[in-house]
Amino acid sequence: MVAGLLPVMRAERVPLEQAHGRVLAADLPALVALPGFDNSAMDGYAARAAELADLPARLPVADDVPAGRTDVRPLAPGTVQRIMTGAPLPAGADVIVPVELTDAGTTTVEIRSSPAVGTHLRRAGEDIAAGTVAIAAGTPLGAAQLGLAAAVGHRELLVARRPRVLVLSTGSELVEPGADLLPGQIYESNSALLVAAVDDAGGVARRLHFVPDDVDQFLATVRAELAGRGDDAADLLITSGGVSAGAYEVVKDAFAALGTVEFLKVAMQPGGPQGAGTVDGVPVVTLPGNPVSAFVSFEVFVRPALRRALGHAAPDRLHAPAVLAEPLRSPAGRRQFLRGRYDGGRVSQVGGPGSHLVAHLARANCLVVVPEDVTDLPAGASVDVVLIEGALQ
Ligand SMILES: Nc1nc2c(c(=O)[nH]1)N[C@H]1C(S)=C(S)[C@@H](COP(=O)(O)OP(=O)(O)OC[C@H]3O[C@@H](n4cnc5c(N)ncnc54)[C@H](O)[C@@H]3O)O[C@H]1N2
Ligand code: MOO
Repeated sequence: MVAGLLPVMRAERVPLEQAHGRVLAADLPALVALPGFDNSAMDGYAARAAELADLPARLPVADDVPAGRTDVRPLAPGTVQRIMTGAPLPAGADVIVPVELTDAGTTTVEIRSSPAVGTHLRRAGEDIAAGTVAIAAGTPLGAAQLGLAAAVGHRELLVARRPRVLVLSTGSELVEPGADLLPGQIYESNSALLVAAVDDAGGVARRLHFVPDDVDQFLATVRAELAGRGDDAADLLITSGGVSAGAYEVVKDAFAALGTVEFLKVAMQPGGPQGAGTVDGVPVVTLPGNPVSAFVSFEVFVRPALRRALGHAAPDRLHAPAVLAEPLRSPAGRRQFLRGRYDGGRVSQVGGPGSHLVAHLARANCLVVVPEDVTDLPAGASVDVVLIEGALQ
């Protein structure tokens, strides 16, 4: 339901230094081969291996080749050239003798031992050939990918535009963190959680000032924000709270009346009560208010949708089989996403199933998935865990 709400984002060109964390929108060709030319992997002497059969040998040093030299001369028979790591290999040389195996001479050099022919040479194109695809469309751009993009000659990259997401929390009990609390009030935390989760998924979030449980005020706030603002228009609205069965379910009451948002109960825990649809043509997802429910619902429904919209080659989180460190129980009929800590193939549950346990959530690095029909698992049982650490997974 949520997956189909968002269209694929259009592409935009950004400078390399702004591309970190973005998703590549088109295959990126290598403008040059890597390495671009045969070069030395060591500081030492470029030589002809056949001339080093009898060692030690003393040979004239015909030239000095630092990295960056552009006029390297062929290696004259009976000579060596002093050469630095990354410097172009003189034509005719077929081995690099590391300086440690010599007396480091600069006019003549004594070579005491030599590696086999072909050693310490880096061959043109052995990493990637010019004209081939260096990075495939749909790849998230991390440190290694940005390094490669620069290495093959790109200053700018075509990336998917980041989906713009509005985040709106509802609830009359909510107070801005840092302010004083009256009895019965709590600090508003879902918008901080969801803004970061959107950012992590590759979107860009704007937090709207949260609103009390008043249907008219809520609708007015939402409609004013969603009213078309050209390039600034939202691609998605995420609300939290006000969707269950209580007497003051502001989100449900306001949106159900529009007829364009569907509310339902999903057979999962946390994250049972959900809603999705459009409001004034803008995709909307209404997450439950319990912080862990909001987090898990985002993980299960919104994150994959955002990443699909970004053209991500792998929209889903990495998951792995894990051995349960302790037994666990789970209610029948609902898929459980328990919080866990995964390491080295084993997983321990962190806290209980309660969807208010945000401190426990913050110590978890995975969600332990317990299928609908499983109610008891002994220690040592194998479970599937979804790894929730790492923005670029
Ligand atoms: N009679 C029923 N009651 C409830 C049901 C049900 O099916 N029948 N479902 C429960 C489940 S499951 C969930 S999840 C919650 C979802 O409720 P809402 O989406 O309506 O959320 P609220 O009632 O507004 O809040 C729930 C809980 O979370 C706290 N909260 C809400 N927003 C925030 C925020 N921005 N920052 C921090 N904490 C927040 C709120 O204070 C409540 O404690 O309903 C169950 N009830
Ligand atoms: O389904 Mo609710 O989301 O557990 O607490």
